[in-house]
Amino acid sequence: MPIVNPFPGGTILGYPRIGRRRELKRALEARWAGRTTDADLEATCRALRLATVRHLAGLGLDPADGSIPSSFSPYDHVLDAAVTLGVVPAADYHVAARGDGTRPPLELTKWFDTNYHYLVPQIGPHTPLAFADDAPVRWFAEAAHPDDGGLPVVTRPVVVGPVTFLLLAKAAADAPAAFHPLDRLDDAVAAYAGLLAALGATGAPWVQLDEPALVADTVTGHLPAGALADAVARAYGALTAVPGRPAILVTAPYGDLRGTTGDHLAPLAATDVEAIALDLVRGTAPAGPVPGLAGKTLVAGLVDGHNVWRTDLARRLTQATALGAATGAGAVAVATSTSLLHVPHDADDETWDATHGRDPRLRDWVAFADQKVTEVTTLARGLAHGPDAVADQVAAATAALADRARAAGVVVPAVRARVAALRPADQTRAPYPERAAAQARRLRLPLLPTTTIGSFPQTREIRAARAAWTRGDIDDAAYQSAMREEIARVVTLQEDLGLDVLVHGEPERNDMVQYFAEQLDGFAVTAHGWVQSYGSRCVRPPLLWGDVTRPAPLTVAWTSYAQSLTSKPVKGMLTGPVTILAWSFVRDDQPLTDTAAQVALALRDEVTDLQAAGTAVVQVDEPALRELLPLRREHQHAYLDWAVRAFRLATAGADTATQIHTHLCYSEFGDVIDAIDRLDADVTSVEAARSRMEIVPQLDRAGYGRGIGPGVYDIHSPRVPSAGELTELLTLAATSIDPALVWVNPDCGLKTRGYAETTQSLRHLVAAARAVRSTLAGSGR
Ligand SMILES: Nc1nc2c(c(=O)[nH]1)N[C@@H](CNc1ccc(C(=O)N[C@@H](CCC(=O)N[C@@H](CCC(=O)N[C@@H](CCC(=O)O)C(=O)O)C(=O)O)C(=O)O)cc1)CN2
Ligand code: MET
Ligand SMILES: [Zn+2]
Repeated sequence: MPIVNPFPGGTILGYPRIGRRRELKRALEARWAGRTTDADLEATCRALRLATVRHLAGLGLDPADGSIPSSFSPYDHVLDAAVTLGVVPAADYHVAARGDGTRPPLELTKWFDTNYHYLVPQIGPHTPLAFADDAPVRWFAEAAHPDDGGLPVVTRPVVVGPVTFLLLAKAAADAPAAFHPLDRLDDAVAAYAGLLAALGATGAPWVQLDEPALVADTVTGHLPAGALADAVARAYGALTAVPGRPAILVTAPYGDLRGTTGDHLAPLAATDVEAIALDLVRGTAPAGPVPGLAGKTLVAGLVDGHNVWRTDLARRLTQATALGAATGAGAVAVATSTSLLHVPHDADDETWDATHGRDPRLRDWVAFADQKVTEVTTLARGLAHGPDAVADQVAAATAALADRARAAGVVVPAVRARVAALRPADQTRAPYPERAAAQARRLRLPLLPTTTIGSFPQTREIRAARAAWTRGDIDDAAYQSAMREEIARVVTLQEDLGLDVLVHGEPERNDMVQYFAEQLDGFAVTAHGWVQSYGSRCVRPPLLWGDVTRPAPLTVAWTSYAQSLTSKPVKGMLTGPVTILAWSFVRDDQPLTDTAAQVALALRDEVTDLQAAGTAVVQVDEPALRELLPLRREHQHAYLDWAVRAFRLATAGADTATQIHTHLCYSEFGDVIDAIDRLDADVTSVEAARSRMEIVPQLDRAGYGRGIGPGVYDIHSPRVPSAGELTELLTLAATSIDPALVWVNPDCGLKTRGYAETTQSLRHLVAAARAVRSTLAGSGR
């Protein structure tokens, strides 16, 4: 029963919020620093919201029918939902995000398999849960009835859906063990019902409820069979019954609603929601008619919201045209697969020229957020009026893709040959006991050796020097000497503090991935391609477009310089292959495992060069190991296999007496414990302070018998931990496993911290290590 397509001009699931020039970052940081008021911050946010929806209208999305999402957030959209639902009082918004003197911030964790981080709401049996704040209603009204004389825009408010909200929340600390936030579904649904009624009363024709949890076994895997389908049926059964509500679009970005652990499309399609958005980039369309879809609009996520490569319009138009008949959907609308939150604003913000590390050919191969909106409107026109209506645009996309496929650098035969010649021995080091003995003889470290994760505070002076160098205001020599001075300062500080394994502090790195991408062939970097990582923090993910080679050593000069200043060992510091892939926009024309092997080989050469220069300890960071874990269980094994292989390829060139460290953070390690073991690193540092060393016995049970550095304090907050508290945590670690395996370090790098708190915290860390050492010595261990 065909119905009318509600979004005939196409739609997108969300748009970047940080601002084209990071206006939101600057406004937030100015507010936190006390330089501005709440009213100033709100004025910037409001201006950003209006400018964004009007900009989207300018790009061709319909300003009158709810095609333009209202997807703004001042800090995080999960926190926003928590405020809307009364879980966090509106007045505590910034405390929940950042903490204050007494209250810690909410926990920050990965949003599905992306480099975006959300704040984790805590919900117990008695946590307030009722419609409490009408920001989505106000934002709708402000755009629909602007008081500035500008273009009115009828937006589609976007809110995290009830099932996903509760599944992402964690049980409050004082909740009974059997409690799960999903137990509060009825209360949550009542709160959403209040929101929907208010939106309807303000005239919103549509609301978008995001339910990515429905594609992720990593989030739902613990639920009993049928629980999720039941939750979907209850939630959307109740919400569709709200009188006067807007039409409901439920989205399921980042993957497939159907997997071996269950079909979550069927229960959703059985409800009376008006539209369902499927991610047809990561997931696939149902091959046959889906009961219930006949009266609904299938919002087809055909344009990749999570990567930057130009869409194959010919292929996607053919697919769009066939979707209605194939799935039995009542109407088909064209959309992005996910929010555009994960991609930069506009490819035209960049100058594409080789001297800036941006091969001009790339401009035609990519689509950033604004280009993606145009791809959506083009496909929508083609779907409505036939391929002839968009023949020129389709032909241009096809030509660009063909150009990309045959361009020099995309396939480099020598790289292919090196990967093809790899043998299992290339991933294998000497047995651990042999390595441990050789390293102990070489390094002569005390029991419970102290170290840091690599970066020291990135001060304003460091950033300013780099900005000046990038602008050409200072020359290479001046920049180098500024960084060397910084390294010397950091080495002296660490010697004064009495740390055992030193680092150079990473001042020369703008970012732990971008820095490497700037030096490797096969990558391009951007100057303005900022993407929000969390709150006000942004990254510029590099574009990994071609076969990867290392034209020259990457880090050896800095590490050697630091080592020349001290007799203590200085740890070389590299970013691992999986993390380089996870935090880049990776070519989509070959399997990730092949790309990972190329990056791994470039790093392998760096490890052996560091070693040849006398470096005795090399850390290869893999903080994103857990991030790339596929959301569906059936794909996880294959991923972990190639991820482990890539890490081992990168590190197995190290001699027996060279100590390989790795570092993991932002992780729920449970799912990857076995893979951590298979990395075969000599020492692994992990985030552990917030979970009170939970990981230590977990690793022990898994039979992990190598060095382990459970982070003893959380670096995400400026709070200085006391020596007593660190002693207690360290004692916990050193008594639950063999103390000979335990290292002492913070949770993660210190680059976002200031020097005052860093120095004090590290002083306490060294004191704690010394205290526990002498206790252990006294007890004869
Ligand atoms: N890629 C990546 N993903 C990650 C992490 C990470 O380190 N890297 N860590 C985890 C948490 N995520 C994080 C993401 C970003 C930052 C962060 O600190 N970002 C910085 C930007 C870092 C950077 O690229 N710095 C550049 C550019 C800095 C800059 O903004 N410069 C000014 C000019 C500065 C001046 O004149 O003083 C400008 O361009 O306007 C540099 O140092 O060169 C920020 O938002 O402020 C921290 C953690 C997980 N994901
Ligand atoms: C996000 S993991 C960070 C590891 C890096 N070596 C640092 O210390 O900053
Ligand atoms: Zn880390």
